[in-house]
Amino acid sequence: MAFSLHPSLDNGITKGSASFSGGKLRCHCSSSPVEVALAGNVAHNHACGCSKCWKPKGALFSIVAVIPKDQLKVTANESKLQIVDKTAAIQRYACKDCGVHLYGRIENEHPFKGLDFVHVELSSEKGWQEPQFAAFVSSIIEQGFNPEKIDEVRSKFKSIGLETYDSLSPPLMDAIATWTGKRAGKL
Ligand SMILES: N[C@@H](CCC(=O)N[C@@H](CS)C(=O)NCC(=O)O)C(=O)O
Ligand SMILES: [Zn+2]
Ligand SMILES: [Zn+2]
Repeated sequence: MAFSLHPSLDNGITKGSASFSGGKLRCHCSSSPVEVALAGNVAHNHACGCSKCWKPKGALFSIVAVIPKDQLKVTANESKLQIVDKTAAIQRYACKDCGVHLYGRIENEHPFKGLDFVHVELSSEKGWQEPQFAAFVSSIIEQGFNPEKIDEVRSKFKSIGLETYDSLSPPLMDAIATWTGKRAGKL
């Protein structure tokens, strides 16, 4: 394979543990890393091909999951965090020294408000929920991936057991649409 989806996908997926109860995320700085403690396992873990989610060097996809914001606490070197794009729905907090995103938080009215977005590869603990699907696959083309090779990317995901979508998965899109329909008084 001439491309890397992501180091935690390229050689197949390792299943998480139902009894796993959380752990610490650390940025890539060798000294004074930013540390974030998660008091539980994550949910809706998935690959995201969009241009905004943090990806490790050389990877086409981000691996990103959610956790209730009251289960997330910055435990060291918080002063190194800065918001990547204050205008985005998800305020992504990145380490200003190594560029790694430690968490993303939604402050405006939004169906996923109250959930923080995190990358469990930043943890050395084992047992985090494994990726469930691939989202925003076509978005990698916008970032320079050859559109003629996108079927190879979709096939690779299929071969490791993940469905591919160009937005989020149908259950998550339905949840967003339900929220939007209720807010508009249509439901
Ligand atoms: N094609 C766009 C898609 C961006 C996008 O919509 N990302 C999704 C998945 S993370 C999202 O919910 N973004 C909200 C945000 O970034 O605040 C890109 O690659 O930049
Ligand atoms: Zn750092
Ligand atoms: Zn994304």
